[in-house]
Amino acid sequence: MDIPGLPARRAALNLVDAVLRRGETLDQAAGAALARVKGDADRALARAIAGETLRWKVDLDALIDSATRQRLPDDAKPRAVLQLMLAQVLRLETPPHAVIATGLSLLIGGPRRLAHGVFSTLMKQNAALPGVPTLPEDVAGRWGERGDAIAAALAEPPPLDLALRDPDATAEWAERMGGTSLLPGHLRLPRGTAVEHLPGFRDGAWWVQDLAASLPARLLGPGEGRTALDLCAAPGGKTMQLAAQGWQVTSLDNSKRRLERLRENLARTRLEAEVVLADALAWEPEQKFDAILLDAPCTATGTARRHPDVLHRIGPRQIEEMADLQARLVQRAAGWLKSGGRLVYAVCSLEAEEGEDQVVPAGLSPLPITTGELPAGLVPTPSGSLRTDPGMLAENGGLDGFFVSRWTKD
Ligand SMILES: C[S@@+](CC[C@H](N)C(=O)[O-])C[C@H]1O[C@@H](n2cnc3c(N)ncnc32)[C@H](O)[C@@H]1O
Repeated sequence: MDIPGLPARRAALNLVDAVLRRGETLDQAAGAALARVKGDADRALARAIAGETLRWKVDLDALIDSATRQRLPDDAKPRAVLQLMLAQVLRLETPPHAVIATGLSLLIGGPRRLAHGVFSTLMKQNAALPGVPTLPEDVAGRWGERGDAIAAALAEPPPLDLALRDPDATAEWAERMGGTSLLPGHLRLPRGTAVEHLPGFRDGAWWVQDLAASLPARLLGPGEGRTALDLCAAPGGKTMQLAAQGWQVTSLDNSKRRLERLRENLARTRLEAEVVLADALAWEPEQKFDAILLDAPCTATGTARRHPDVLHRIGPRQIEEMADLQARLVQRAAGWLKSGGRLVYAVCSLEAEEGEDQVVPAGLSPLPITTGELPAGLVPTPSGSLRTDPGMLAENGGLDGFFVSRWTKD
C-alpha cells in the first residue's frame, strides 16, 4: 500500500524525468505519468511539484551540491528526488516531515540515507532559493541582455488572461470578475484562479488566452465577412478571435486530437469556422484568402512561465528544425494570399532564428505594426515587427514571449 501522497510524488518524478531525459513537454508526459494518480488535487500537486522543480532546477542543484562532499551525477536518482523534496519545502510550503515521508519512499538503501542526510543538512542550514531563478547557462546565453528581466518574470507562474468573445463588454466582465484589462477584449485575473468555475465559461463568453497570444489575430483587424485562413489553428484560440472579429474562417491543423479541442471550443463559444485536418506542407486550397494567420509550430520558449520544461529541453537542434519548418510554412502561405491580402506570422518563441531572422517571403512586403495597435507599454521593433518577452509589462503581470510580423501582397 502506498503512503498517502506518494503516487503524486512518484508521478512528479516521472514527469521531470520525461522532460529531462526524453525531451518531452510536461503536457506530453502528463498522460502516462499521471495515469495512476487519483483525484484532481493530487494530479495538480504532481504537476506543481514538477513545474517548480524545472523552474528552479539550477538553484536546487546548487543547494544539493553545497551539501554533498562528492558531487552527485546529474542523472543520479537521489539528486532527482532531492530536487523534488526541496521544491516542495522551498516553493510549495509543504512541511518537511511530509516531504521526507513521501520523498525518501522513492529511494532504497544507500541512496535513501544519502538523500536524508543532504535534505536534513539543508534544512538545518535554513537553505533558501534566490528571489529570481537562475537560467541554465545555454538559455542565459541565448536570451542575452534581456535574460535577467525574463528570469525575474519566471519566478512565479503568470496571472490568468481571458479573451472575451465580445470586446464591448470588457468593463462589465472586469467588474463582474474583479479583473483588470490591458486592451478591449482582454481580462486579467490573479494567478491560480480556477477556470471552470468562473462565470461565463459554460456560455462561451470567453476563453483562456495570454495577452501576447491575442495580438496576432488583432493585427488582422475586422473581417467584415472576408475570408481568413488560420493555418496551424488548434486548439483554436486565434480561430475564435478571428471568427469573433467577423472573418469567415478556415481553420487548418494536422493534429486530429487538437482539432477536436478546437471544435469543442467553437461549440462552447458558438463561433463558426470550417475545420480542415491536413498537413499544411501538402494541402492546397481551392481559392485564395483575404487574410492568413500563421501561428507556426515553434519551440514555445516564450511560454516558459507556464511551461518551464522549455528551459531544459530546447537547444540549437530544436530551434534549427523549427526555423526551417516555419520558413517552409511561410512560403506556402504566401502563395495562398489574394492580392492586397495580409499575412500575419507569429511564434511564441524567444529565439531570433524563429522570429527576427525569418525573411520576408517572396512576393510580399512588410506592413509595419504600429504602436497604436498594441497595449500601452509595448512598441514595435524598428522594422515594424513585434517582439514581446515575459519581462515586459512586468508591473502589470507580464506577458508571454512572442514574435509577430505582418506582410501584404502588393
Ligand atoms: C502554436 S500551435 C497553434 C495554436 C493555435 N493557433 C491557437 O491559437 O490556439 C501550432 C499548431 O501547428 C500544428 N502543426 C504543426 N505542424 C503542422 C503542419 N505541418 N500542418 C498543419 N498544422 C501543423 C500543431 O498541431 C499545432 O496545433
